[in-house]
Formats: sequence, C-alpha cells, structure tokens
Amino acid sequence: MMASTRSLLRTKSLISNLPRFSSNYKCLDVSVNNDNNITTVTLKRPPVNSLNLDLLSEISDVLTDLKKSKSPGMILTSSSDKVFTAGLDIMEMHKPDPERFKQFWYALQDVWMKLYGSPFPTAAAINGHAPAGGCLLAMCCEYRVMVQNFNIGLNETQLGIVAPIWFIKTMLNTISIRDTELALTTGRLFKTDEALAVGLIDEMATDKADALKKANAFFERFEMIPPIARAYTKDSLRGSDIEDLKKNREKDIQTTLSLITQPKVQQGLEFYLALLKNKKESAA
Ligand SMILES: CCCC/C=C/CC(=O)SCCNC(=O)CCNC(=O)[C@H](O)C(C)(C)COP(=O)(O)OP(=O)(O)OC[C@H]1O[C@@H](n2cnc3c(N)ncnc32)[C@H](O)[C@@H]1OP(=O)(O)O
Repeated sequence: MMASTRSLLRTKSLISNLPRFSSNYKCLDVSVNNDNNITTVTLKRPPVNSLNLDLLSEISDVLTDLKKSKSPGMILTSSSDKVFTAGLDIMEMHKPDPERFKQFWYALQDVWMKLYGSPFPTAAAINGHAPAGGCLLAMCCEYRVMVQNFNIGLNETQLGIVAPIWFIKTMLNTISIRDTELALTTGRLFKTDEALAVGLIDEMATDKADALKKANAFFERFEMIPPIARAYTKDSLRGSDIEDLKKNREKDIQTTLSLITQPKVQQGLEFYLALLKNKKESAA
C-alpha cells in the first residue's frame, strides 16, 4: 500500500472511530493522541495510585468505552513521578466488610478480563514502582516500557498472601515457568534492568516522555495488520485463561474472601501497613 493511501485510511479511521469518554473520571486522565488516535489512560489517585473499588471501576469503564469505540490502542501510565501503582489498596483487604470486598474483587476480575483480553493493542508506560497489582496491570498489557531504577513484580508472598491463579497465568504468559516460580515463591521485586533481563518488560526508558514515545512506537507495528486478525490471534493465546476465570468467578471471590479474613493473614497485613508507616517516620 502506498504511504499516502495509508495515511488517508488512518485519517478516515481517526474521524470515524474517535472515542468518546466520560469527563466524570475522578481517578483517571484520558486523552487521545491526535497523530495516531492512541488513547493514554493515566492513573491519578495520589499518593500511590492504590487500586481501590473506585479506581478499578473507572478503569473497567474506560476499557469498555475503548472497546465500543474500536480504539486502535491504549497506553496505561501514571501521573506520579515515582509510582505506577502500588497495587491493590491494602485498606480494601484490611478488616474488610464482606459485601464491599466482594464488589472490590469483582471489579478487579473485570479489569483483568477486559485488559488482558482487550481486542485493541495495549502498552504500559511504567513510570514508577509497580508492585503486585501494579505488575499485574502492566503484564495484562501487550508491551511494557519501564523507566529505569524502579521495581516491578508480584510480591504477594512478602505480605503473607497468595497470588491468585489468574495473576500467575498472566506472569506465565510473560516470562518463563522457571522465572515465574522463583519470582512468585520469593515475592521478588525486579529492578528495571533485571526485569528487562527476564523479559518482564520489553524496553527501558530514561523518563516518562521516553517511555511514552517508545510505547507509542509499539503501535506502528500494527499499521499494516488487519485488526480482526490481530484480535483473534490474541484471543487464541489468552482467551482460555479468561474463560477459566469466568467459569470460576464466584468461587474465586469466595476463596479470596475466606483467605483474606483469616486472622494470620490480617495480622500479616497489619504488620505490612506498620512497616510502610514506619518507613515514612524513620525517613522524616
Ligand atoms: C489472596 C489475596 C490476594 C491479593 C493480592 C494482592 C495484590 C496486591 O496488589 S497487594 C498490595 C501490594 N502492594 C505493595 O506491596 C506496595 C506497598 N507500597 C510500597 O511499597 C510503597 O508505598 C511504594 C514503593 C509503592 C511507594 O513508596 P513511597 O515511598 O513513594 O510511598 P509510601 O510513603 O510508602 O506510601 C505513601 C502512602 O501510601 C500508602 N500505601 C502504599 N502502598 C499502599 C497500598 N498498596 N495500599 C494502600 N496504601 C498504600 C502508605 O502507607 C502511605 O500512607 P500514609 O501517607 O498514610 O503513611
């Protein structure tokens, strides 16, 4: 195809597929790049973008909007200069109200199914630390660019909790079985360069602007690929993991609730929260 025809097609798709977004997001900034129609979704829940019910619900909504508008792609990033997201909001798990916890976990399942299984391509511009649920969101994306000198990984065992099977499958879709086992059993957080070495991220960046530039460049790979072929191929690779969770959704919620409410697990979370607070006090 001639370059001029390609850019004409791209302009046409810009006009017809321009996504419409709710302006009511409180914890997200959503913007569309005029050059390539890629949407950047920026997590904006200070101080650490911890994933509570509100933030998860908004991410779920924006993913639905992007799918409906046949978006050509999405970049996930953060408004913080040092945290991509600190993972699940520990306050949602500490002494949880069972009904609220069920809604929270359901929202997390929704986000995972929509992001991991999105028909449009996705990239994470990881401009800060990405522990636990933060690593999960990044791994759901198809491509990861990470700013140097931050940490990423599924560190659940360090908190005395167990990463659910769908977290594990997401890591297995990203790095080797061997590296997944070692990383999960030790709750390892990888520095950016270590993450690159095992393939947990695809590229390193010097800063957020560089990460966004590299993430945007990823989508150029699909300019000549029919979106339907792309989407079906992704579904062939990831669809069965999503079906497994769909079938076991209620059971997963119940199992997680009974695990999280165990006194030993609650004590572990309290200890971890105290460590986070002490860190701040000893730094002051
Ligand atoms: C069976 C159930 C399976 C459940 C699966 C769970 C997956 C998860 O995602 S569990 C969450 C795991 N997250 C973490 O381990 C990260 C903990 N946080 C950190 O390591 C650090 O905060 C940071 C490296 C992300 C950022 O460090 P920084 O120095 O910039 O900030 P802090 O001073 O540590 O934190 C500021 C503030 O935020 C609170 N906070 C931090 N993380 C969380 C969190 N995940 N949930 C709720 N709140 C969090 C921290 O306590 C501070 O609060 P105060 O300002 O009130 O002291």
